[in-house]
Amino acid sequence: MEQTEVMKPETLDDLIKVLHKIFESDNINVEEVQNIMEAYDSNPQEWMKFAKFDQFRYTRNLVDEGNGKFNLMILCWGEGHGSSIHDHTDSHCFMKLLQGQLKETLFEWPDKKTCNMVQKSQRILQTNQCAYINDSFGLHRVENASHTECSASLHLYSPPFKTCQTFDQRTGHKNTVKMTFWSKFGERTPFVRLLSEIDQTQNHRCIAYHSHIITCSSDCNFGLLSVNTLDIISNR
Ligand SMILES: N[C@@H](CS(=O)O)C(=O)O
Ligand SMILES: [Fe+2]
Repeated sequence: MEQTEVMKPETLDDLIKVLHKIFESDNINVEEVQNIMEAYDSNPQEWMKFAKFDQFRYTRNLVDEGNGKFNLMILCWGEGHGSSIHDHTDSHCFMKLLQGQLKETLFEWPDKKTCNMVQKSQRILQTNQCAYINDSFGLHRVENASHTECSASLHLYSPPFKTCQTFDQRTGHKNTVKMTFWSKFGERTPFVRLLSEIDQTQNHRCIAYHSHIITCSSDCNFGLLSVNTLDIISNR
């Protein structure tokens, strides 16, 4: 496949420009995108304005909408924060570490007969490394295992998606969850927007969604919870 000349993006803006160029084409060379993202040397001064942390959960902060071809976002992981096991809705998913480390655990898609989720592999991603996953690789869970350091990662999803499936590690039970942004272009997403995104068609006790895919307690089959009490609305 034809490859745009691999050059080192000197800044985050540079990286975004190169990504726009690459994604003009409908044929994406995964290795090329991974190499370009890895070549950018993370400079916190360039991405700090997007990195908004929450005390309790990881946050998703939109950086660029990639002309509709991709979504680029910075995920901020406080100490011990993690996602629940999830898929990527048939999209490409690139994940570059901007700061700290993240543990990625890969799982097989659950078998209809077996209940528990089968773990395939586990690795620690280091600063500046860029991982890639799509649904053909399986499912994953990402965690900042550190008790003292926070982490930040730059994620590119193409095509962009707004929902995904989460899986209960013990039962393999899945839920479709809506994913939202904690901030967009450096501005905290207003709460009214979150409310407008509530999917009331689903018969869930937890009908309001937030910007997280988080680990739920074993008896929770909602796939998603938020610590912001305004976000959790009971329909009982
Ligand atoms: N795919 C997850 C982050 S991660 O755990 O890979 C998300 O977009 O929220
Ligand atoms: Fe993911």
